[in-house]
Amino acid sequence: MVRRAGGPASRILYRVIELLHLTKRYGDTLAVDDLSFKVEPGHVTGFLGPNGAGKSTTMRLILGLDAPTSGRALVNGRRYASLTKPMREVGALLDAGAVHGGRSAYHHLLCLALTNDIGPARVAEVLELVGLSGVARKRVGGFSLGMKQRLGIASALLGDPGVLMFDEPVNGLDPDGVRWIRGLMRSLAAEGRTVLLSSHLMSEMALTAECIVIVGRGKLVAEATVAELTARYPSLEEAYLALTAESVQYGAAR
Ligand SMILES: Nc1ncnc2c1ncn2[C@@H]1O[C@H](COP(=O)(O)OP(=O)(O)OP(=O)(O)O)[C@@H](O)[C@H]1O
Repeated sequence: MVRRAGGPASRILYRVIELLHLTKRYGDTLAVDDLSFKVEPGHVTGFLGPNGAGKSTTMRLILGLDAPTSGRALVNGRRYASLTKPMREVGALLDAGAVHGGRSAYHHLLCLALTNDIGPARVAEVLELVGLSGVARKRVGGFSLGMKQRLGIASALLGDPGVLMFDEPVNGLDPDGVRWIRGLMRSLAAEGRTVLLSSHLMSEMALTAECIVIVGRGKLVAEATVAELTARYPSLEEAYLALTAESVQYGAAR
């Protein structure tokens, strides 16, 4: 159980990601094309799509790391830039490699915590939660990819937010770590949080997510529960392959 930092009941009521006609163009590339969907609390929502479909761009737009060309991305009804304590409302792991290699895991998290009005006790707590307490004082530059993923997850959880996004968090994790992520995602959702998870591992997604959003070439391709998709197709993988057949841009020759 992840400890709550405490707060009014309103934190529990507003845990939602909402995209309204979200569009992002980079030159000739329409990375996100009029995308509208809602991610609700209480279950893991899988975010699927072929390479280049616009998943990471969508997550960056939600986090205000990039500006939409048009449309809106809202967290708890507001744009990221207008959240007063963003780390307490939304946490994300987008790029595990984007950390200062010279700092220890503890100091990396402590800097984040102090600039967001979060106490050092929470740093120790999240390090424990992701299994990095034993290497907390070691330089991040010497961490394996899996350890960096765990550190990225610790950063996302630091503010104990109600909304969480993870972009391919199982990359680099060993089988034990993959199972751990599955349990963590499910328990965070079971606590009433909104969890958006992208991954290309369909078998893992089928075990972790309850709802699925599929995008292709920046557009919404499907929004359904895993149960609905597996009732119509032999497996989630078959559903995904059938639904994205027209959207694959970088597929190898068959
Ligand atoms: N900063 C950028 N400048 C120019 N083009 C970009 C930029 N970021 C993303 N793109 C383009 O936008 C499209 C969507 O990329 P994005 O990384 O969002 O896809 P993705 O679904 O996350 O892919 P993957 O599964 O391979 O990680 C791609 O064509 C990509 O080349």
